Amino acid sequence: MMTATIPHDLQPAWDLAGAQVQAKALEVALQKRLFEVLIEPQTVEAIAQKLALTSNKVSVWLELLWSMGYLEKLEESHFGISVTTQRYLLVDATQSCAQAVLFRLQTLRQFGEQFESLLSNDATTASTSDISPAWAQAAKAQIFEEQRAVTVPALERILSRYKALDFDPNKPLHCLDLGAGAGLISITLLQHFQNATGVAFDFPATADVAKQHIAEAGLSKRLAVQSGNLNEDYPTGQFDLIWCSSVLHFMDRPQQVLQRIAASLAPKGYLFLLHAEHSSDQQQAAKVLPFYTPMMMKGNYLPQTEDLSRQLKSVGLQVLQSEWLLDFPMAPVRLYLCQKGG
Ligand SMILES: C[S@@+](CC[C@H](N)C(=O)[O-])C[C@H]1O[C@@H](n2cnc3c(N)ncnc32)[C@H](O)[C@@H]1O
Repeated sequence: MMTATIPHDLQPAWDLAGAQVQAKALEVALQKRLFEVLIEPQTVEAIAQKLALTSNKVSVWLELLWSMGYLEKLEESHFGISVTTQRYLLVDATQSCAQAVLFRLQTLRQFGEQFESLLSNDATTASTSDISPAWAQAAKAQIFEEQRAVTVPALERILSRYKALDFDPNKPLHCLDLGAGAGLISITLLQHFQNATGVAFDFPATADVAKQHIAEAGLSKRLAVQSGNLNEDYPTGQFDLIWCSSVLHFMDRPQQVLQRIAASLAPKGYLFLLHAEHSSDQQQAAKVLPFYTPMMMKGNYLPQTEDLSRQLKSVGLQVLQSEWLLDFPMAPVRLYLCQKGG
């Protein structure tokens, strides 16, 4: 008998339709704290009873979550949680992204619902003063979780790969984290460079969130917080290392911010610039565009291929290295490691 081994060309379209059901199943699991219920493996009947749901429907829901890799089937008809769920989706896990995943599921679904109306109206981004409280809230919730579980481990891998950066170990190093969010990136930089001082910069209310994390890490003496609106203000000081990730998307004039970054770098100083880009490679673009289309439709900036390397050169920075990083929150980013001339 002949069996078909190659999926039909329409399979990706069917997968998309099915993904809507998968997304809802995960969203409801997070809202109902299903994974907490399953820390101790349970039967379908016990789960249904604990959540006050109908057991034959719960059984279908659990099978779907099992097929998605979030649950495991154990002996004697018990369901338990998978390793990924245990690590990232329990609310109290040390690397929990439960709030962040729920946030992403909900906001991208809401965007999907507005898609058609956005195509025919001229709505652009809300003014920066309007969105500033939302950023502070994000820094307490999804940015904090994603920095802790995803960005900080990625930063540690980057730092171990670029050990050769020629910093004089006897000379104090001054670092800047521009658009610091929850502040965990600057905290990690200062823990890595033991002789460093630094500045974390963000909107005032977001900077307060970072300040609290910096105090909890015992770094308040070495790591200062400055705040303002980056469309108008810029941190004071001259820096040996500047980190700027996923910030230019929100700037009115990204090129002007790059100019200010270049001006505030010390001679021979390094810039780590990390942003999602619209790649000319179709497969790479497919990994980025679903997550950035909502922002672009609201007037935000997504750099095109070569945009940033051109702009970095035009502000006098040398691009030493550029590479795609796949281990960043939500979508790949392109890292540009740059240096200012001596
Ligand atoms: C997507 S988050 C990235 C946070 C952090 N860099 C990271 O990679 O985890 C963007 C950050 O830029 C900050 N931001 C956006 N627009 C800003 C503005 N006009 N002035 C100051 N900060 C701004 C937000 O408050 C937020 O913390």
